[in-house]
Amino acid sequence: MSKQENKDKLRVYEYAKSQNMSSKEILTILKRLGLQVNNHMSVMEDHMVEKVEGFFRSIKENAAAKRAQQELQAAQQRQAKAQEAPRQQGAPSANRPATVNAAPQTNAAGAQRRGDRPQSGQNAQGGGRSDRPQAGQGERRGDRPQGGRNDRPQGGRPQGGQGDRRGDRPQSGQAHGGGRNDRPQGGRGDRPQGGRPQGGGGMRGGAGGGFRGGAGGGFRGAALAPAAPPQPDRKKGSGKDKDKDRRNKNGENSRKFEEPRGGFKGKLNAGKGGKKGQERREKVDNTPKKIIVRGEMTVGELAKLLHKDVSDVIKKLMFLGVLATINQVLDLDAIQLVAGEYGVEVEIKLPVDEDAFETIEEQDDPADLKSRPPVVTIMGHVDHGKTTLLDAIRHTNVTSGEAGGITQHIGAYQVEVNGKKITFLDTPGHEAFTTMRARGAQVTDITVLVVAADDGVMPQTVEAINHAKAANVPIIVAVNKIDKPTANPDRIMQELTEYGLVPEAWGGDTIYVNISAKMRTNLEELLEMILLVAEVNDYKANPDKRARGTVIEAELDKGKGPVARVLVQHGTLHVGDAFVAGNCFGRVRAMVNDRGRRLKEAGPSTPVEITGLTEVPQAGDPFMVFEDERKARAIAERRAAKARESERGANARVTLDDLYKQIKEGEIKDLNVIIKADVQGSVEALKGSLLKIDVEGVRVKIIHSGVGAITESDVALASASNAIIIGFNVRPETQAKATAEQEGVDIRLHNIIYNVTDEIEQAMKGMLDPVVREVVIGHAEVRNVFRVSKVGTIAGCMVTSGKITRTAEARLIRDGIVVHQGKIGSLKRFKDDVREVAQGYECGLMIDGVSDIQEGDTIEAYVMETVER
Ligand SMILES: Nc1nc2c(ncn2[C@@H]2O[C@H](COP(=O)(O)OP(=O)(O)OP(=O)(O)O)[C@@H](O)[C@H]2O)c(=O)[nH]1
Repeated sequence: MSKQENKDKLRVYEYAKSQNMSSKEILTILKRLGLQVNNHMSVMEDHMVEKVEGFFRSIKENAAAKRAQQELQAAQQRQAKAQEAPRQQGAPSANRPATVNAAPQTNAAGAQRRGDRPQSGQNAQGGGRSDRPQAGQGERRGDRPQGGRNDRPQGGRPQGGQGDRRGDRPQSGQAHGGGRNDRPQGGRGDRPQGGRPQGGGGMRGGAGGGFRGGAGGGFRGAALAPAAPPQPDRKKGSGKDKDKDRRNKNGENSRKFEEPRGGFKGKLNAGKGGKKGQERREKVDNTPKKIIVRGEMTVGELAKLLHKDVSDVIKKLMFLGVLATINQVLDLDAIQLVAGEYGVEVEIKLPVDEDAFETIEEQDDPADLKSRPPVVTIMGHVDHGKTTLLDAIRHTNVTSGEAGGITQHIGAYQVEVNGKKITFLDTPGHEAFTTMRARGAQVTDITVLVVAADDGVMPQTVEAINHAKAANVPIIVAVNKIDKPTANPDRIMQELTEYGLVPEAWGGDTIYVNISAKMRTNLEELLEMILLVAEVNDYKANPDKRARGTVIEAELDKGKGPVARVLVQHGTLHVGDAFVAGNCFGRVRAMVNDRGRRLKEAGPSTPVEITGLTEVPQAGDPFMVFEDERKARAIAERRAAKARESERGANARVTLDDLYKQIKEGEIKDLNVIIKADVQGSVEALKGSLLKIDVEGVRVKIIHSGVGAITESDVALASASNAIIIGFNVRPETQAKATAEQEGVDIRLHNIIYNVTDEIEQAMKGMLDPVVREVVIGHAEVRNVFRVSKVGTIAGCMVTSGKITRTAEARLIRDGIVVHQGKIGSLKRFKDDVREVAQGYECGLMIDGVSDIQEGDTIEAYVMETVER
């Protein structure tokens, strides 16, 4: 791979930068376009760029088309308005304005009349509500159907009702007859009133004319029509005195009556004003230049933020192919797209969950980023010379100023070549690398794959390649031991070509360096190649912020207490900084580098050993500095509690037992598998049969395969890649088994190929037999031991956690080691047999077949449970 070629490759982050966008945005778009890439470092092939640009183009075209359409619509509307305006001006009284103006007048007239005459007041009273609109509308109704809406209730009902009521009362003796007569008439008269203007007139006619007796009813009808001369009726009214009494009431009522009228008017005006305001708003473009988004929001909320009508936003969404309602929640992508349509910039400020600080993505201003040394891991097969190479590099390239310092093992070290630093993680092997990746920490920038020229590609070589590929880390091949007469570097190249590591000389892009770690041959060249890859990838970090990094190693030192070796990845770490490392916290008391020199501060890519922790964190734990120790403590405590909880909870790793559930829930599309078998033939046969399994919705993906026992490294890879391990005629190494249990990695051991494929297929279809799993229910501490002849050994215990039940199985643990196992034979409290004893209570128990019980032993009770799928 030449420098030029490397430079020619366009990475996602570079492309994002060129588009003034974030890598995340480009990754999202790529995903949408069905172009799967791993991360911001992935190479963007030409076709990808084309597709993304096509996407941008189509959005822009869409937007332009929409804008054009909207402009056209707006122009048409303006034209229509302009044409309508003179027409409206020409006939205002006939239309709306007349209505609005007439209302108060008529009402006033009505009120006055009511003031004059009780009946009308009564009517007003009864129909206060109705009067309001009724007022001018009596006439207007004739003009516009709109009036009818207001009139309808008031017109007929109160009137008729009053007629009746009045008829019942002495006051309306004359109304009595009229009441009866009125009713139908009023009803008849009123109702049409609603629809027709003449209704009011008809009423009036009714009142003033044929239905004198129905004065009340008729009068009310008159009240609706100010022009009606109601005097004759009034004079006639027999309940005049009572009417007088009512006058006061009417006075009050009329006031009451007027209020709503005013309110109504006010509302009308407000409506008018509102409309005017709207028109004004349309003219003034108050679209914000930029909005701050703190997460998903509804269409309504977004419209408000953008100062746009909801309908407008919905329209935009429709153009973008999203059918949304006002309450629909929009994700960040959709928000950005809509805002983009309005030319509004979006700043996303997601609320930060400081507890999960490793997930915080800090966006640095490109101007603040400075080059940092690359972090290199050396991997390769056993005895191919990793340690020798690490030592050779370390000793030949001691940073000048630090020469003579006592080298310290701090999990990593730095060397300086041509004035540039390189950081090496000095834990050879794959564990460090993959363990960290399994814990979500990506610390390595470059992998140096050591292959002994006299040995060739071996299982761990392949494993290393797979690890590096899975982590998407560039590989430099160091063909070692070329000093040996049997060395055959060309053969190595050839073999590695099969694994996609094609040398530059053969048209590929993998750098090969022939070295001799022992003779220190070509080490400079190797280091220069590392620097070249680093230069091409331009590793950068912002040193001017609080430090973040990863714990490479940690231990409890007898003299210093808990120590952690940390690789600072961002920012600068200072002595005195309060920090959280995994679920532990502390304050940097002292800091030393790999040369044993005390440091006051450490910038990006610097490995340091720190003291000042309260507990020992784990390798791969994330590390971050916080404002003060109190905050660091609180965060560490919450993280520890959460970790305990999730440990208790379901295991997130894929297992065949819950595979079907995970497939159904859409969590899994690929079943990652690692195959280990006794001979290469079996590996190939298994691969072939597994890849043939055809179950809808899920594929088998073999991420690694090899010959030999299942190693810790296999488990680490499985854990990092959420894979299951299939062992064919092989067994896991002891440590691998333990790690698998701890990490929840599913290992399936078989010796018949058909069984393997059958099991996986069944698991994919959700048809595996129920699984029985052990569940620890409690612990008890042995406080006394009684040996009773013919009965056996009775342990006098205190239940320290959970409970002990009569039917449980028990393990006897001494100094952390299980010494015996058996069913609980008897369980007593005092002299009574009991079914269970809870935490905090004493009990006496026996374990079947176990007599070797000692004070201080722990009894762990467990039951076997069928696991639900
Ligand atoms: N001739 C020769 N021998 C080498 C070279 N590099 C390493 N060796 C020898 O190869 C053997 C293994 O080297 P190590 O560096 O221990 O190999 P490793 O890969 O670290 O091995 P593990 O730590 O066991 O995984 C040692 O005896 C080294 O001296 C080399 O360049 N030339």
